[in-house]
Amino acid sequence: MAPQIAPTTASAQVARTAAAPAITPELRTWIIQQAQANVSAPALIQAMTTAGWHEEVAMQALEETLREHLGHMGSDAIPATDQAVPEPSLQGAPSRLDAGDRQVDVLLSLALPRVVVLGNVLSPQECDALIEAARPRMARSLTVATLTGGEEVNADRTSDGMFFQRGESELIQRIEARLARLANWPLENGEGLQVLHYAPGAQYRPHYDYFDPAQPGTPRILARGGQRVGTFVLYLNTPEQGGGTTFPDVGLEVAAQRGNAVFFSYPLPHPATRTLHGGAPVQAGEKWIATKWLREREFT
Ligand SMILES: O=C(O)CCC(=O)C(=O)O
Ligand SMILES: [Fe+2]
Repeated sequence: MAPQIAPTTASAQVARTAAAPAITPELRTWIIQQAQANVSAPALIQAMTTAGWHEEVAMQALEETLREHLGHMGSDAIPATDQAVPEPSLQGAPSRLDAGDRQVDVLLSLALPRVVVLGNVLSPQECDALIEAARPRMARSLTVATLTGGEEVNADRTSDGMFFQRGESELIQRIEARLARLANWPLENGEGLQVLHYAPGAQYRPHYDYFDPAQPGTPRILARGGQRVGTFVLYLNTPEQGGGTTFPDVGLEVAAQRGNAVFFSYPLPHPATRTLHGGAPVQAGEKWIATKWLREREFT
């Protein structure tokens, strides 16, 4: 695939793989043609990387070009909105964000993967109240089975968990409103808050939160609000040792500190987003988190 962007000379190849290659008019034209022929975003990125483009450059080119030219076509991969992904308001590098009923601290911001670490998202009382509301409803964690679209027990995820219904209590409503405001993303696009508990030794092996487009069960999952495009992991306690959230592609580990949260987003369901992440094994103590996944559209 991608003969239109094949290098014509050795120096063209070198230029393309240099640190900051430009997106050429030829590449833009080719992307538009392929998208009009209904080639999927992951297949396009695959074709571009095969032709010698860096994955992240390919993803950026795809996003920019499609957002400019195809917004009106309602592509599955690129939401037809001004704002393709949830994103905190970090213009001007503020040290704090207004979350409506609370001022939240900005602790770290990374471009690729898009990761923002926030402090003081929840009060200690809110953390405890979430744990106590979840405790009687905990069961071994399921993950979405992309083969069938149902749910399954997953050996990679040795935690216990439960889901709150969206808006099911005043506490849940308050937290959901805060997260929606922090991410600038409609509250209705959020899945119900999930609470997970890890005992000593438990972990969640590295994974992506988006649904694999190649799996047969994925269309059924996407019918309820499209792809996942962002995640908040809220830390409800501080494990004594271990239990951070890791991003192995970039060697980042976010420490689990009560009341803090890590936010990350992924405009495409593709590894080029570098959003591979996991819950590191808890080495001492236990770990409680709440996860909020954000969909492209209203989650029903
Ligand atoms: O336990 C963590 O830190 C990560 C949890 C996670 O990846 C998830 O809930 O999807
Ligand atoms: Fe995850």
